[in-house]
Amino acid sequence: MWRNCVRLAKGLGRSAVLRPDPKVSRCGVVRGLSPTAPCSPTAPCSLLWNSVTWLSQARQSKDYALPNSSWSQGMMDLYNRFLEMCKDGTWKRIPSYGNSVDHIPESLKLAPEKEQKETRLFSRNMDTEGLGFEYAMFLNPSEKRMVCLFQPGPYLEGHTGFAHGGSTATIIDSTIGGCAIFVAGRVMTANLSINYRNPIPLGSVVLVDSKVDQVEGRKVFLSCQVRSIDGQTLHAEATALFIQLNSTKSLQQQMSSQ
Ligand SMILES: CCCCCCCC(=O)SCCNC(=O)CCNC(=O)[C@H](O)C(C)(C)COP(=O)(O)OP(=O)(O)OC[C@H]1O[C@@H](n2cnc3c(N)ncnc32)[C@H](O)[C@@H]1OP(=O)(O)O
Repeated sequence: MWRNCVRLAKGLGRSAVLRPDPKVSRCGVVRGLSPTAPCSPTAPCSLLWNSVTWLSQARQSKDYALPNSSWSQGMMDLYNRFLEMCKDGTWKRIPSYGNSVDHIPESLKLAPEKEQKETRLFSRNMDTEGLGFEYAMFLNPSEKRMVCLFQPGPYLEGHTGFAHGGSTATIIDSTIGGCAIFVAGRVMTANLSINYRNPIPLGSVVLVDSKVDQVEGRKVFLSCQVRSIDGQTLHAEATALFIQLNSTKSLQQQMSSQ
């Protein structure tokens, strides 16, 4: 599995260096796709997500996981490679909103959440693009795998020039969490164990690659690696346990019943 991940990262890295996609403008718009195409940047893979009523309210909100001018060429190239892989349905682009409540389907919301408007998702709490967490996630449902393209900005500094370990933990937790939500619906992190192997330079792009290893009742066990986009540098590896909060249908079940 991890060999495949590395191969993917290496392949993507090679492409990022050697083959900028001529169909893609600097702002990330893939030319030649109609607005209704399943993976256009304005509505990437949204057909599937909309069809399960997931994010029904969130569709009104700004999607932070779309390209912006702060994204480096490496980030853009990687993003576009994943968009390409969305075309046959293998991968799904995951939208990202400023409020965690927007990520919860209406049917799963608790009463207080319906009124909660003033909070901000920790990883989306900066209004200026490029300063903090720049990231976009893609889900591979059949592999129960979520990847996140992450470009840490200058306000995430820990040691000079490098991302703070807490920011790395945040992006791992969010990526792994998204993967756990896919298989188990509403979950919370019960345990997250991270080995930091190599510091992540600010402004670089890394691939956070997570997968579900096992589900035992309400317990979802996952693992994750954070690598440079050429796959050569292992920045961090993690394992996690998420606990399902209720018995509502998982997103996976909702998708398969469509
Ligand atoms: C869209 C944005 C996504 C972003 C994702 C971000 C995710 C987060 O940051 S979540 C925030 C951080 N997490 C928290 O604050 C959680 C705090 N903890 C809790 O609320 C609870 O302990 C909770 C919900 C995890 C589990 O409580 P509860 O539902 O009562 O389960 P509980 O009965 O204690 O345990 C269930 C099983 O899990 C096991 N378990 C629970 N916690 C742990 C743990 N830390 N380690 C190992 N096993 C555990 C129990 O032993 C039990 O096992 P078994 O069934 O075999 O006896």
